[in-house]
Amino acid sequence: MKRQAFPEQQVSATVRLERVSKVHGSGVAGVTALDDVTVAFPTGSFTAVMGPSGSGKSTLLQCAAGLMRPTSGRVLLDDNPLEGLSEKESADVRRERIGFVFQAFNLLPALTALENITLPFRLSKRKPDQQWLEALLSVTGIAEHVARHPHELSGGQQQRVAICRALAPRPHVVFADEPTGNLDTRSGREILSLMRAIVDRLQQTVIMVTHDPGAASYADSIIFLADGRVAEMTGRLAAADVAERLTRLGDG
Ligand SMILES: Nc1ncnc2c1ncn2[C@@H]1O[C@H](COP(=O)(O)OP(=O)(O)OP(=O)(O)O)[C@@H](O)[C@H]1O
Repeated sequence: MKRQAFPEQQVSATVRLERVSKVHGSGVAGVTALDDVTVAFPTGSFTAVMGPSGSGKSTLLQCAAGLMRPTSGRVLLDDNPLEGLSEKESADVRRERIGFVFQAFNLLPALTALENITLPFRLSKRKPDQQWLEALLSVTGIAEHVARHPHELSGGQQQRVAICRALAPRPHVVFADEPTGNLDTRSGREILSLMRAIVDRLQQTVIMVTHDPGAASYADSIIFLADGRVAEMTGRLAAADVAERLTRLGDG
């Protein structure tokens, strides 16, 4: 019988890193990007990952999302270790359990908003849950724009479509890498409010890497990295307090 990578009875959506280290390259040229990091991302919460440039944020996100294998330690999704999965199993986990939102919206220009959102389903010959899709289109304010193409949408609207696409398969966790990096301040704040609503109203788990103290102030908790280590973990903070801590860590 085919081994199931993630048994269905496992419903906890917590991501955990246990003593994760990642060395890029090897020998004297090796760079330790993560150094013995242990963190948990609780179910239904919004966590921001911050830190100076080169502190290991992208490496943490890629390890946590199963896009990169740690050099040592392990990553658990829904209490199941990602290590030991075949490439195909890893790809299945990413498709079914993990949503991604990037700085660049990565929409296909020839498709409408709705076609972009449902493309992953068409490619894997599955059907979206219509009720969930309608809830998403409503929460994100995209319902009235579904027939438009990306060039007929503002940057903020395009990111809303990308968020719908990420959430359509009902992932257990959404990773957002600088989701407001391509937006003006006002559109960026709207996207952050939307991500807050996704956590509060749809009980999604969101993990966001950001440079922006204002963006981090929307999160329930903040993990500050410095030199590949967790320097500090806090609850919700105002933007000014986030900026002050970043300055102390050598950024900003
Ligand atoms: N593929 C790689 N090969 C070698 N070194 C790498 C590689 N990727 C990252 N690094 C190094 O690992 C460290 C952490 O990089 P990472 O990109 O995770 O940091 P970051 O906090 O996301 O930085 P930024 O805010 O600038 O995007 C840095 O010193 C970086 O130069």
